Amino acid sequence: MTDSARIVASHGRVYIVETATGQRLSASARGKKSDFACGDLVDIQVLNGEQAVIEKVQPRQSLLYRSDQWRSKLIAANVTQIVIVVAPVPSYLDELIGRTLIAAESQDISPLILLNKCDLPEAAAARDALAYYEKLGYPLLALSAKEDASPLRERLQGHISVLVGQSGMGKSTLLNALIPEAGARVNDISTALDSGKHTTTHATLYHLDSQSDLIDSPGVQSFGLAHIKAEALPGLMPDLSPFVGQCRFHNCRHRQEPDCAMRQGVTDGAIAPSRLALLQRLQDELAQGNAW
Ligand SMILES: Nc1nc2c(ncn2[C@@H]2O[C@H](COP(=O)(O)OP(=O)(O)OP(=O)(O)O)[C@@H](O)[C@H]2O)c(=O)[nH]1
Ligand SMILES: [Zn+2]
Repeated sequence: MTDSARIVASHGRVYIVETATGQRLSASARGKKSDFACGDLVDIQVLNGEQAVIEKVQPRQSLLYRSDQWRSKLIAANVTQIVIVVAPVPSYLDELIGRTLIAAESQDISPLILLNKCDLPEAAAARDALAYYEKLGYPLLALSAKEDASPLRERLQGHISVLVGQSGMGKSTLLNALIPEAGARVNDISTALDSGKHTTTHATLYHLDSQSDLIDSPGVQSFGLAHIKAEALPGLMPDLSPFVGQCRFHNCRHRQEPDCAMRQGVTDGAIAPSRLALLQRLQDELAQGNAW
């Protein structure tokens, strides 16, 4: 008999699935296929009280993965919100925000920029720097995970969210504040699946309530952009998109070409120079086939 279940943890080729009744089973894919992600809805065949086989994945609302020149690795499926965690100290990479926002736009996922560590005096300058994104229409939430993470809890309501951020921004602190048992549960799953083997990167889905889930995937800093066509990039950047089609040459690369509307936009102050530079870097990376 085939059942429907959600993947709530992925650990290399082994998964934990949760059925509609809340039963958790360890599951692996039939054959060599293993391109499933945490958050995926899958058809399973239950083998016994502990094990199942994943037959196939159900259509996805969104898919996030890490990619490099050689391969891509699925991270989270059906996510509806990406929370980009940044902090004033250690300083965050603006590049990661830009890339993650494009990945979010390309999958129709709502981004939320979260400025953590607002108890620190350096937060004011970070807040000012992030105002550029707010002007573009991206929501910004400033808080201190150490003092009170509840403003984030409200923003997660009704979503399947994933936390993204560089090391040191406070993702673990946030996760522990939102889901006190998170640390313990991750260890349970790791122990069950690893049985002493070297721990691989895994993603885990936590239920916040019946409508809200949070996926934690340690080590994820940004998501793959290799699936995006270079020509589509400006349309995924709200500050650049109004200038699409305005350059003299329809195939303008916005470098040395005369009458380039994007470069004019930078001169006029409508586009931050760093944003046009990001577009150009991504164009080059995609042309060479090595986008992150
Ligand atoms: N002042 C201040 N420090 C914080 C806050 N949130 C986290 N920190 C500190 O920042 C450091 C990094 O926090 P973590 O939660 O470990 O960060 P992380 O993003 O999970 O980093 P990795 O574990 O390396 O992936 C720790 O020393 C935390 O105590 C905050 O709101 N205010
Ligand atoms: Zn141009």
